[in-house]
Amino acid sequence: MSQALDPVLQVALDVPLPRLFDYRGSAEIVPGSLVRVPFGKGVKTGVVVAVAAQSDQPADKLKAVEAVLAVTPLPSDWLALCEFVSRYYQHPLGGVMSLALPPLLRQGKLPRKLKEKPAGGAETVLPVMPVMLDEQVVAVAAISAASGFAPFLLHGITGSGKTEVYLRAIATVLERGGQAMMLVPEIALTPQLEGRVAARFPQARIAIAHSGVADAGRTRGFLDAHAGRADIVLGTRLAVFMPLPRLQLIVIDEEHDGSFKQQEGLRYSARDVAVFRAKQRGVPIVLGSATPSLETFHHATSGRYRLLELTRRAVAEAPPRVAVVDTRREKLQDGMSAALLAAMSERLQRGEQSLIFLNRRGYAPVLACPACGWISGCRRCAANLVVHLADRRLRCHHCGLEAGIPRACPDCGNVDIHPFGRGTQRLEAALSERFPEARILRIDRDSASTPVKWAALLDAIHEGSADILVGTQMLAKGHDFPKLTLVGVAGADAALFAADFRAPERLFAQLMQVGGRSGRAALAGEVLIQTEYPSHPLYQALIAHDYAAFAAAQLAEREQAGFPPYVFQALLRAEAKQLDDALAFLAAARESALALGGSVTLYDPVPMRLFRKMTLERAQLLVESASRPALQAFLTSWVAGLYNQKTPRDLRWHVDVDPLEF
Ligand SMILES: Nc1ncnc2c1ncn2[C@@H]1O[C@H](COP(=O)(O)OP(=O)(O)OP(=O)(O)O)[C@@H](O)[C@H]1O
Ligand SMILES: [Zn+2]
Repeated sequence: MSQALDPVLQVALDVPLPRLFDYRGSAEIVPGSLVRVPFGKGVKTGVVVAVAAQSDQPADKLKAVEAVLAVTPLPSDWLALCEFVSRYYQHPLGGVMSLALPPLLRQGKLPRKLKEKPAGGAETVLPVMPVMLDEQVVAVAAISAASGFAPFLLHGITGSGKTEVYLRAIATVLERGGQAMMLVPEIALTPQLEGRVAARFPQARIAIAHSGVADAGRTRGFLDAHAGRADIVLGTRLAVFMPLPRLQLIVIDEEHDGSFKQQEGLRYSARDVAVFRAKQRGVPIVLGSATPSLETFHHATSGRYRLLELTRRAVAEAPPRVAVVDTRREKLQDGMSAALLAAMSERLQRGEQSLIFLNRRGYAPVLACPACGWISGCRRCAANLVVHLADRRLRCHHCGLEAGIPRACPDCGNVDIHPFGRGTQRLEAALSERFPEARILRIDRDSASTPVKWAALLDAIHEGSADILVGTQMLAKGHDFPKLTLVGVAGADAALFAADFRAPERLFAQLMQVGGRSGRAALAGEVLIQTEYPSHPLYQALIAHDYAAFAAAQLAEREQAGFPPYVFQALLRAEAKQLDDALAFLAAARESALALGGSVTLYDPVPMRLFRKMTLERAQLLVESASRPALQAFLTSWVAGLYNQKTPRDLRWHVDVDPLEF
């Protein structure tokens, strides 16, 4: 009898179902508590979302909570944040919470206690702070004077001192006793930035949160933030979920960066979630970039966000000179023009560094037999195996499949098979033949495969023990290399005509970023872009350093063509062993959508561009609306119904709201 009076706990568990689970609890368990509960044959960790007087289930069917974790219950704004993300991205709440929790808490464990060491210490040296430029002063003042929810776009050219603005704004927040959260892209979270923040705030406690931090450390950081002990949270997209009782400021550096969007499981945009969070908590948020996403720029020009601009470089006199090299009438040598090679020789003679940007790792994108037409395809994906000569392997960049490099064509036996195309390894090899005296470093995800290797490469560049850098976009962001005065772009034209409507936006941002690495110190910088389309407006905008003109032209095109940010999109994707199964599921989903009505446009199900991955066939269905609320309302009722749609056993589906990849 007495058991019936025990409160019923509604618990979010990480299972792929859009519902909560009821358990019998006790009076001291409140919403936000972490609990261990029996589930199926095992035990799961979950978050108590609500406490109710009774359950829809018969009282004797309810199981009891096994244990409560010794963690202060998560606050209601954290629960509300997860609920928003669950609703907006159409993802079960338990899955959202599981992702939002740090690794150990997710498993129902606690980190071992560390001996408390006081933050800072007597020997701390006061950081040297530069005298601010006028535009920086204006920006910091505007951010610090803001009260309540206030979104800012800090649009500053590369090297204009955006980071300095963030640090000053954070300093104000700390003086007022607040907490600040700063998110950076996956790749730019270098020890450099961590060091810079730590050096600036020697008295502050900083919680670092990214995938490179060990489970226990991340969990401790989360608990420090939650308890209000951490003053600054610095991390990648997953840090957006850190509970912060005294939150007063959010900073998103390089807000345009694609790594803020998670591309698997819960497909959320940490930038967009951060904007929601700023609104929810009534605090300012600063989105910073030299090349803002068109979505954000559109908000800034339409007055929803306040635009702050930094138009001058903080240290160097002027941004680098950008020029195009017309390669239409020239026979390139290993993919390089005479002009680029001459510019590199000059740098070598002067003891300066050059960076050649080629956004394709490996030796060559494919191995092929000219006799029979065989190419090195991946047997699991609709993609080619990339030639990696450094360790003599063929490798699929989508599924990781590896194979040795065959001596002869596997189909016809021809021994004269060739790598086609060019990646960073091939460029590196060609350059070391051409400049045998030069010290060449290749920087891509293969050479910088671990944080330790990456840090060693960065050190080598800083010490000046490299003359020529060959690198992918890994090198593009957030680095200051004082001796780097030349950036060469080996070839980027393909993106001008890609099917993806966001390709030009990405290319512009990449080239602006990578170009911005040159001439950041006392030496003047130069950027040479090899192209067969020298008069293309995108390159012309780069030459003129005119982001605004480029953005305006792109936005006009998008509006004309009906692309985001003028429409809102969601994708329903399905994958199965048979393409027909995936397409049939989507066709049925489309039927149920038509029956629902609503002001959305439904396209036909189509195979994805990468239509096979890991032996699964993949297809998708695009839904669009000019109204975000209309799209949201439609998705909510549609997706709820999809859980009841009958599917073949091997079929998996998911929804991607505001998709970046098609
Ligand atoms: N007011 C200033 N006076 C002198 N130096 C400054 C000033 N502001 C910033 N700097 C220096 O200029 C360099 C570039 O600044 P910062 O890294 O903040 O620029 P950024 O805009 O974030 O660059 P990017 O986006 O290109 O990485 C740094 O070395 C920084 O210490
Ligand atoms: Zn593959």
